[in-house]
Amino acid sequence: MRMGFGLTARLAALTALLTLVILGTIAMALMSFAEYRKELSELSGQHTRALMTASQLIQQSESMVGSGAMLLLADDHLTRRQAMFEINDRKEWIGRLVDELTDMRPADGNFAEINRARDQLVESLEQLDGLVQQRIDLSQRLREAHDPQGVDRLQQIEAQIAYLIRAHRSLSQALGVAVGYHVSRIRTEIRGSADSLSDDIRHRERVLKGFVLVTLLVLIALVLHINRSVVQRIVQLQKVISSERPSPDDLVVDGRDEIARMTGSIQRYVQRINHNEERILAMNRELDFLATHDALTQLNNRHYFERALNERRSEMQRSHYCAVMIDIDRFKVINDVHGHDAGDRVIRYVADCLREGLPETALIARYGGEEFVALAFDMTAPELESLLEAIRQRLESTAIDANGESIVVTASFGLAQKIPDTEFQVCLKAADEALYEAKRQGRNRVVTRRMRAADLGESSDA
Ligand SMILES: Nc1nc2c(ncn2[C@@H]2O[C@H](COP(=O)(O)OP(=O)(O)OP(=O)(O)O)[C@@H](O)[C@H]2O)c(=O)[nH]1
Repeated sequence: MRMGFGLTARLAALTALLTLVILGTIAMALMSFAEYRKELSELSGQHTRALMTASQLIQQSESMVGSGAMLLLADDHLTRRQAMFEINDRKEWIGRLVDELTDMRPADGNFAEINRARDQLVESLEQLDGLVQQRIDLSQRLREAHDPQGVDRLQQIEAQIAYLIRAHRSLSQALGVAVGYHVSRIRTEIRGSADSLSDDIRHRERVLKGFVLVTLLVLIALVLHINRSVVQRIVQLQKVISSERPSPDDLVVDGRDEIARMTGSIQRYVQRINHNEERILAMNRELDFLATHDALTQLNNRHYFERALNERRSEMQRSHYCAVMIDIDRFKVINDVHGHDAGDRVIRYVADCLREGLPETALIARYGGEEFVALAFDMTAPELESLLEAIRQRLESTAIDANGESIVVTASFGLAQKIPDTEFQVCLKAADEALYEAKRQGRNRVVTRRMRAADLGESSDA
């Protein structure tokens, strides 16, 4: 059984569901884009900034090493002080950059190592500065006066400088390693973020595909539902109502939706139309009967009789039949003596006798007031004559009851057999002439007019 609520409501619900799924898909896609944008900006912002700061840190530590070399090579105090100035400047820069990195990456608690390595390096450079200072002064003195002890001292200083340079190199390396460690951590984090972003994109991709699949399924369900609950039922309805005579039973009212209600209305409408059509057909039959039959006797009337013969004119020309004209004798007297109603009763009785006495295939009609005509097919005149004689005898021997009065009537019969290849009017005219002859001979008799083709147009009595 179909759902209780209407077709419009069902279609609206399915459309709303479809719209929700589509909107959900779009919303999810937009949310995903927003999240990816955020994550990308984090990647390109925070991590990139950290990476740049770390790169600057590397540059500063390398510059500090360079300034250390400048200090080592200094041969006057001005160059030495410049080198030391730069070293201190780098020291401050490194401190500032480490602070920035600490702010950016509070989770990384290892920046103290860089500062420690920097401080140790600066300390060793300050020691180097002291030795370089001594070397400049001693070299100055030795250039001015020969001093063998001074030469020894200079060699000792050079040896200490060489020692400090080795220590300085390992401290520089330690600083580089400490900075490099953070750089590689930042890179690892960037790669990790990119990987998780990629995983997330893949996951969202799967979810979006799922949404698209659900949308497609809902769409297919919607199309199938419309096809089943609307299109097929309308096509079925159209088939039934376009048939020649639709039957209300062929209109299936299934469910309670709009189409079912429409089908119910059409069903009732078809019932009314069929009922009216039946009434019209019955009325037509009645009208047709009234137009072709005599109301008093229920026999065919003259109009129908003549039309039927004219319509079958060529067929009549080929077929064999006899015509008979019948007239009630002295009917006027019956009317005058017994009244018009009694006359009607007599006419009906004579009609019944003719209907019962002539073959079923005979075409009988009331031709005038008290006059009848009949065509009997495939019969010879003698065969029909004996039937007519029986009818005549029945009439004269039977009293008709009319309003308590008994009436005995007789009738005259004029019979003629059709001459081959002649029109029916010829035969009817001959029968009429035979009737006239029967009346003339004294009534209550059957007179047969025998004719040959050669006698056409002339009368010859039996
Ligand atoms: N009761 C009744 N009388 C009719 C009807 N149609 C015609 N008549 C009467 O039938 C009578 C026919 O009379 P006539 O034509 O003079 O012939 P008849 O009296 O039968 O005399 P014959 O034919 O010479 O024997 C008339 O008085 C008509 O009024 C009818 O439907 N009912």
